[in-house]
Amino acid sequence: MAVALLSAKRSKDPNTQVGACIVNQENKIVGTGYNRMPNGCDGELPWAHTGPKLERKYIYVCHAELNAIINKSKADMNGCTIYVTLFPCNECAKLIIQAGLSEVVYLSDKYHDEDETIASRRMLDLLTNVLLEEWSEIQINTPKPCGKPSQKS
Ligand SMILES: O=c1ccn([C@H]2C[C@H](O)[C@@H](COP(=O)(O)O)O2)c(=O)[nH]1
Ligand SMILES: [Zn+2]
Repeated sequence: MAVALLSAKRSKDPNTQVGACIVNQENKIVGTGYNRMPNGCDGELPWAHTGPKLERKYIYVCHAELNAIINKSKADMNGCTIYVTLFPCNECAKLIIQAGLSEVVYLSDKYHDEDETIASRRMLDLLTNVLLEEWSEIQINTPKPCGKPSQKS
């Protein structure tokens, strides 16, 4: 998830930066992505989230999950886990399912009650072969203290 958060920092979306990181069963990174405009279109398309439909980002932006899946170095995604900083929308859920990913770990669920999220959850919940989990800080391995034991005076 730390790598997904780092990827999100590259996003130029002024409102919501999303990062995704796909790892294989050995926890090796096989793809990363963040929400960005399509290749070659950067700087030419709007990032606004309000206003007329054609002047809003939504119909242009490539989602973090799409980019992570497209950027992948591995042909077969079966058994892989995607770490994503925002709960995947319905379109990303479809991509995740069709790509054969086995686990989705998400951080923010800020659009929990939006139709896109409800539809996404509905699809992901139907599948017993795709595990959906909320990220928990407990999953981070806290380093063991090292150095000399403190001396009592
Ligand atoms: O599954 C998802 C859902 C959304 N995104 C991206 C698309 C947009 O750039 C932002 C959302 O913008 P808001 O201003 O918060 O509506 O998140 C994504 O990458 N993956
Ligand atoms: Zn999406």
